[in-house]
Amino acid sequence: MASNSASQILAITKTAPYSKPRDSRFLQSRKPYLNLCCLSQKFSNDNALFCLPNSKSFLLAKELEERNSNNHSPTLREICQDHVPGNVLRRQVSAPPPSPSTICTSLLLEEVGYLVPTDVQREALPVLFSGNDCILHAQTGSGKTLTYLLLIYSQINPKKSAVQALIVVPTRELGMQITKVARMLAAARHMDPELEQNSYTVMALLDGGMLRRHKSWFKAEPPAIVVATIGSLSQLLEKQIFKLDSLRVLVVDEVDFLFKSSKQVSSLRKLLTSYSSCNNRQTVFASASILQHRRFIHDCIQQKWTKGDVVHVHVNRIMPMPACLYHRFVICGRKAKHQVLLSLLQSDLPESGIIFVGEQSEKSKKSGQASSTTVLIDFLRASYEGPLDILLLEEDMNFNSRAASLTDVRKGDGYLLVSTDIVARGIDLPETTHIYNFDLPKTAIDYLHRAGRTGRKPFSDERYYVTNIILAEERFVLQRFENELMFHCEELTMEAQG
Ligand SMILES: Nc1ncnc2c1ncn2[C@@H]1O[C@H](COP(=O)(O)OP(=O)(O)OP(=O)(O)O)[C@@H](O)[C@H]1O
Repeated sequence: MASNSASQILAITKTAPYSKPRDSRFLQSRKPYLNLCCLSQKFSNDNALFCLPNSKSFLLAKELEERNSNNHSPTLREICQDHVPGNVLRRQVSAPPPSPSTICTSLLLEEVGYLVPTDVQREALPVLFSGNDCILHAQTGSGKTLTYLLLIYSQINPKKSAVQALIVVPTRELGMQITKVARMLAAARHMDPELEQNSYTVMALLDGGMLRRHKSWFKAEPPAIVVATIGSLSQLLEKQIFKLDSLRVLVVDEVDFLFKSSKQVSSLRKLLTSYSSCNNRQTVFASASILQHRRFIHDCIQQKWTKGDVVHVHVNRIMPMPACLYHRFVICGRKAKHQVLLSLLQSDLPESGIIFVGEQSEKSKKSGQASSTTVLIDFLRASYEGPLDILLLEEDMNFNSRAASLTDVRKGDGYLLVSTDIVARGIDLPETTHIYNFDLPKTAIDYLHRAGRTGRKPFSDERYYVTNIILAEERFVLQRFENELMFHCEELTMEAQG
């Protein structure tokens, strides 16, 4: 045990391996430690006791000590618990002190290894905790999910049996991922015996799910948090299976994508204005790409999607893509593309990679042609001799096969995922070291989101690679993306380019 009387930091170590965030079962098994953390919190907010799983806790405690003594920027927990020196914003609006649930959640974050806030968390959390609506506009992989989930856990009342927070997402895959993180955070209630008696349930109301089962769930005990795709959500709202009267927080993730989608935009507008009112809720819009954001903010206020004092938190405004990404391109003939990809895989030796392929046109589908993804998968299965699993994920697969692919990807053995843009938005696979654009994306924004599937370890100083395999006549398209997104793409020359 190590202690330091000045900063009042204690570390108790255990031999169990330290790791990244885990699921709620792991956290439940760590309940005694979490309770202890909570107890220390109850005795005094200034004296924190950290019970961490192994010798890394000494390092963590040491880092905290140094932060305390050197007046470093605040930790994530300090921001959540309003221990930030000079946090003028919150004092100005005299927001209520942090709830027990916020305290537990922030302790849990530290317990699972989230110590330092990312830029967007440092900038946005005080704004959100002070009650403002917010547009979270920050690079891919910058930690926007945790930012809005922390707001949600600070706002919901576990004693209330009603839907209090709603997160709208564009795809089932992203919804499942966010549900998992939300459920992980819900485990924080085990840190406070009072909270523990009341559950924070998180429902995934996603396309391809069993709506009948969801209906019974709503009737029996409405969940506190719902993560939903707009199609399934609208069906249940129209049938009045549940209402949004008690909604405290509404989050629309990948907001620009949803507003751009002709299928989803009218339901989204209805949700923002007819099914709930911006005056009764806190509204958060998140994305790494909000084109014409001034216009968007104007619309938000004008259309009453948000309150008039909505805050635009825009992080890294002059650099839309993470600096850790290294962009390259190879020019080759159409027929040589497969072979070039294979050579790249052999020379790059990615730990894990995603290969983006364009979607098959309706015309090509009707004429019975095999899709580019199928042709590429068959080629890789026949010729790739490396250690990575070759997996496929595309819209045309059924929901079960899509889920199975993502489960396999997350097993952690290393993967080469061949996919269309379905995984380009929001999907968090931090092990991905390489992105290959086998086909160029249609727009610069699509490029930004595809590229952003790598470089997703906020404090890592590793380099990640985005490689474009292009035809000579596509060079000007890539150049346009470079100008628009302000990045430089280096040419790779290879043998066998055909
Ligand atoms: N404070 C933190 N410390 C360490 N890791 C963090 C922190 N906050 C978030 N992360 C991790 O960073 C990764 C990216 O976070 P997240 O998925 O929220 O990114 P995002 O901003 O939503 O990206 P996108 O725009 O692509 O959806 C996740 O693996 C998450 O666990």
